This record gives sequence, C-alpha cells and structure tokens, in this order.
Amino acid sequence: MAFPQNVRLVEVGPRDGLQNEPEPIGTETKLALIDRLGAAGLTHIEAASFVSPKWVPQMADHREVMQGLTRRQGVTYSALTPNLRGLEAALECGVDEVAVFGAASEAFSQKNINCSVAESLERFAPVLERAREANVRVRGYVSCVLGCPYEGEIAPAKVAEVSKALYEMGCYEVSLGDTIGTGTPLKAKRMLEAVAREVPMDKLAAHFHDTYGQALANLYAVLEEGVAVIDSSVAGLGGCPYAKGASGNVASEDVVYLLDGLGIESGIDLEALAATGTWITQTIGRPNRSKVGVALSAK
Ligand SMILES: CC(C)(COP(=O)([O-])OP(=O)([O-])OC[C@H]1O[C@@H](n2cnc3c(N)ncnc32)[C@H](O)[C@@H]1OP(=O)([O-])[O-])[C@@H](O)C(=O)NCCC(=O)NCCSC(=O)C[C@@](C)(O)CC(=O)[O-]
Repeated sequence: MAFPQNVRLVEVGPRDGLQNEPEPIGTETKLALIDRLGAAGLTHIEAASFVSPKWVPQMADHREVMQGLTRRQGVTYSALTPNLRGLEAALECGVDEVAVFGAASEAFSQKNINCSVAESLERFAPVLERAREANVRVRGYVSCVLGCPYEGEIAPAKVAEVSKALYEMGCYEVSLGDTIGTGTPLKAKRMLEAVAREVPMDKLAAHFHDTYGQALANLYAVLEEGVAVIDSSVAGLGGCPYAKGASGNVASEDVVYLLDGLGIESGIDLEALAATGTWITQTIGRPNRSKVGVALSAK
C-alpha cells in the first residue's frame, strides 16, 4: 500500500505529555502551550482530561484549561472523559470533542480506570450516547496494543476485539496506543492488520510511545499500511506511571520531519513547533526528547 498524501497529527502533549508531571504546572503555562501549538498549525489538540484529580492530580485544572482557551478557527480542542461525570463537565466547558479510553489488557484496565475491559465498555456506552445527543464526536483509545507492563505480550486479536467494540459503539476513530513503547515495526504491522480486518483503516490512528526508540520506525511501518492519523507530543513530553523509565509519546517535531521527508503533507510549521518544544521544556525543566527539536534549536 502507498503512503497517505496527508496526515493529521493529534497533539497530545498538553494531556498525555503533562499528565505525569509530579510538580503542578500552572494553568497559564498549559494555555500558552496549547496556543503555541495551534499557532504552529496543529489542528487537533488534546487539551485536558476530565478524570479524577485523585488519580491524575496534574489534570485537576481541566475546567480552567478548557474554559481559558483562546480558540483558533479550525482547531479541535478535545479532552479525555472516562465516564458520564467527566463528559458532563467537559460539555459544560465547551469541549469540541471527547475521548474514552480502554485497553487491550485486563490488568492495565484495572490499574488505569479501576474496572475490567468489559466493564469499561459498559461505562463508555452512555458516554457515547450522551455525546451523540450533544453533537460531540467521541474518539476511542485502546492502550497496550503492543505490550502491557503487567501481562507482557498482547494478542492482536484482543486489540482488534476492543477496537471493534469501540468503533461499533460509535467512536469515529480508534487510536491504537503502544503505551509502554515496546513495539517493533513487524509487530506493529501485524497488530494493525488484525485491527484493520474489523475497523476501516481510515478510522485508525497510531499513538506510539518512544520508550525503546522504536516509535518512528513503527510509524513508518503503519504509514506504509495506510494509517493517516498520528498522535504525538511536542518535545516527546510524557512518561507512563506504570512503566518505570518510560519515555513519552513520539515527538511531534520528529514526526513532522519524517512526514516532510516522505513528501506527506501535515500542514505544520516545523520551526514554530520546534520553538514551542524548546520553550515548554525550558519552562517546566524537562529535557527536550525531540532529536529534531534539539538539532533545530542548536542551529
Ligand atoms: C475512571 C475513574 C474516575 C474511576 O475511578 P473509580 O475509583 O473506579 O470511580 P469512582 O466513581 O468510585 O470515583 C472515584 C473518585 O473519583 C471521582 N470521580 C469519578 N469520576 C470523575 C471525573 N470524571 N472527574 C472528576 N472526579 C471523578 C469520584 O467522585 C470519587 O471521588 P471521591 O468520592 O473519592 O472523592 C478513575 O480511575 C480515573 O480517573 N482514572 C483516570 C486514569 C487516567 O487518566 N489515566 C491516564 C489517561 S489514559 C492514557 O494515558 C493512555 C492513552 C490514552 O494515552 C493511550 C496510551 O498511550 O495507551
């Protein structure tokens, strides 16, 4: 299969990238980050997470973030909503789009959202129903698609089963999360093939973490199969509370550089994005994990 001509990036830095930061990051900093990302051409920004502040303290200011956005035309500002309570709060704050998040691993599901995979799907059904009433699109995440910190290997068939359930429930897109970044290109292809038998390829997104340095190679592999939506995080921000030493998401700057090299259009201004990566890492005192970002800022 040929590479897609256009790829849409879903920037998850303000949510996935920041959610594990131990020190509170000011709402103003989050808002400035989101604004800079929009200015760099990102059209889909995951801005917040309407989850329990006891579980994820860093996302406790979800209302302030969602209500404080300087909205840019053409940008979708989305948020995670694990249950109806989260959805109602997000709707009150004018969210454009929400996401439910499940897993292909029972153990991860229990640790992350305190219920089994089957229970999570039951919980998501009313969220999708209510979102439909409110005319708000719902994205679905599946975690641990290429490995689990507790169960190890995950069968592609299990990933396909959960993806299908989310898609049939009404998620317009299913994002496949290599949560702990253990995937390799061949594994990624096999997993994708299994999922694509149940969910159309143009409804799938790749959400890869770079813990083992494989994220770009894995993305190349799934781009070849026709995936045209990629989740990434500016400066590769992020980690995983369940995997010690885990890196964040693949860096948005590195993805854009790869896409530019392949002649795939993303609509993103790489220099502005790299400057945003430099700024946010300096502001929160984190290393910049984008190789492209570091190289450009050294010029
Ligand atoms: C899902 C729950 C709430 C279940 O948590 P629970 O304990 O089973 O549910 P509960 O209904 O008993 O609620 C527990 C407490 O949370 C409150 N609560 C309940 N719901 C909400 C809400 N929406 N907003 C605010 N507060 C809420 C509720 O009021 C209660 O407060 P308390 O009575 O103890 O004071 C919890 O497990 C949770 O919040 N988990 C969040 C986990 C999380 O955010 N993980 C990170 C995101 S997923 C991810 O990063 C992976 C992804 C998507 O990026 C893809 C990949 O890379 O794999």
